[in-house]
Amino acid sequence: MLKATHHLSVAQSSRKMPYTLVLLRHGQSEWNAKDQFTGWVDAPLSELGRAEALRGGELLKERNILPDVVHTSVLRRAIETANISLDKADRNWIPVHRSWRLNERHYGALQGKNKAQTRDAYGDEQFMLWRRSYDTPPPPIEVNSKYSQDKDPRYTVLAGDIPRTECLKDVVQRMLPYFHDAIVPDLQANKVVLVAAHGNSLRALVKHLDEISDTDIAALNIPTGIPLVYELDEKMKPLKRGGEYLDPEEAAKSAAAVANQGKK
Ligand SMILES: O=C(O)[C@@H](CO)OP(=O)(O)O
Repeated sequence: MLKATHHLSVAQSSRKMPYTLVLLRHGQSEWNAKDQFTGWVDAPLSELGRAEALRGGELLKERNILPDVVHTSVLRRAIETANISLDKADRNWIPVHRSWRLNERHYGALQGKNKAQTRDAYGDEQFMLWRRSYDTPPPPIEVNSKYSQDKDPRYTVLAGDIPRTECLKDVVQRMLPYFHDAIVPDLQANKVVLVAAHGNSLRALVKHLDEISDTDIAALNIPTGIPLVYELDEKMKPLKRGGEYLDPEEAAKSAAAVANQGKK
């Protein structure tokens, strides 16, 4: 009898719609605070970043949007953000999956460089091309550079095939298989899914969900630490284009600040 009831509830729940996907960019990192290109460098959260992550968790709790499973990159700023937010929302016990495919865009030879200085040295046009164009990657990082991840054990799964630079198009290509293979099955199982990741890996995901053109995606910036909630239909299409930020005013301010990085 118990078993039958269980089966019924699973069958019913598998038809539940819409699916809930929560995107959370990590809080401010120490390198964001210093206006440095970060990419795959493992910068920790700043004090402000930890406070943003806490607020993110509070917003989830206030709105009763409680993740059943979390997917993060393998970078500590996303991991810490997920831990802090989920702890605040009393969901620190949920299953966790991590993948390099959710990592920030690899910033090539720009990793470690100051954004304002780079803009001064190369001019506004080149700076924005590297930062926001869809298919122009920055110059590649040198092997064994101080800011490369060649010896980092978390990338042994890549068997030496670590990116040396990436444009947003590259991020879309390496992130989407993870979305389809790991995230979509969780959504289809009616789990509220939290993805804790990065400015550019989340831009790649939002581009896919909202079907934003290669040109228009340049103007989209993701704020730090504010949950962005998408309700998705059975084809994984958003019911509302752009989803919903749980603190829209703060999200607009913070996204504008991201857009202006590198300007004095
Ligand atoms: O430095 C980076 O890795 C990213 C995110 O912080 O920067 P940008 O917003 O300039 O792409």
